[in-house]
Amino acid sequence: MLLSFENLTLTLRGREILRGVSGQFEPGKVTVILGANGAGKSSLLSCLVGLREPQSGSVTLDDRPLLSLDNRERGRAIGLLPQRPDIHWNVDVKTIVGLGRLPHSGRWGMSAADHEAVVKAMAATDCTDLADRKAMRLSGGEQGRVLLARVLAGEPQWLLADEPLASLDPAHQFDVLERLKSYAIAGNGVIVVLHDLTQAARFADNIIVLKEGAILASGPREEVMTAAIMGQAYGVEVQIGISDRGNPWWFRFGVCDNLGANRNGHRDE
Ligand SMILES: Nc1ncnc2c1ncn2[C@@H]1O[C@H](COP(=O)(O)OP(=O)(O)OP(=O)(O)O)[C@@H](O)[C@H]1O
Repeated sequence: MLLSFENLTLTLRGREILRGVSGQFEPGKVTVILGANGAGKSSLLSCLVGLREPQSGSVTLDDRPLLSLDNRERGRAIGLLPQRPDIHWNVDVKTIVGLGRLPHSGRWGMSAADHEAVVKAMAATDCTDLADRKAMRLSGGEQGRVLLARVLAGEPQWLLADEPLASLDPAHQFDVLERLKSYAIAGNGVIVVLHDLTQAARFADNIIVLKEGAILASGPREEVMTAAIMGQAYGVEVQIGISDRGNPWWFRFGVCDNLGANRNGHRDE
């Protein structure tokens, strides 16, 4: 199943937020969306899940307009982990994760398969021990993991995550990225907004770079993560260290020391 967007234009309060952007995502791959604050990354995700209706253009799933799908069908196709997730409901963690099954469960409530998906999602996100805790009393990072479990429990064909690493400690950041990567390898599509370029370099198959509501670059990670493109995206000089295997492994921003003498550093003007 291909997820495509064609000529999307989104205007909010008279401001053009997305300016006729087009692209396509592949299942089985992780696509990372990069760009400076306000570039339009979350707005693009909102259009991709049908939370915002663009003024022009369309989002299609295998040539079917997304907005023609009913809510349950759309919920099974696409799951979103929103930016800055915050839980205000006074319910326990397993109930919140169970909400991810709503697009699947029948009128008689949750089936054995639904319960199994919830248990699996909680284990995958290290939330099993939190199952009976009140979600609103958890730390920010724990809440982030619970909400990721909720999305995973829905087993969507497309999983979209807006800055899923915010407020996670390094070990849980690693776990979440590994989990999302395995979800893609299992044949699903994964689209993630990240600000951490090192993590993006490790983790992305493809990258889309947004700048001021337009696509500055898109393609395989190694073609897009150049110092020239990253510098244009963020408006500062960028230096990139390349590993012995040829992968970018560190990024420095701003006017830096000349790293030309460093065997692993290069400047891509
Ligand atoms: N409801 C709204 N009304 C007006 N402008 C909005 C609205 N929502 C977002 N914007 C503007 O749209 C632009 C893009 O916002 P968006 O949240 O998509 O950016 P982003 O790339 O996700 O940024 P960040 O990295 O800061 O999360 C910003 O300039 C923002 O102020």
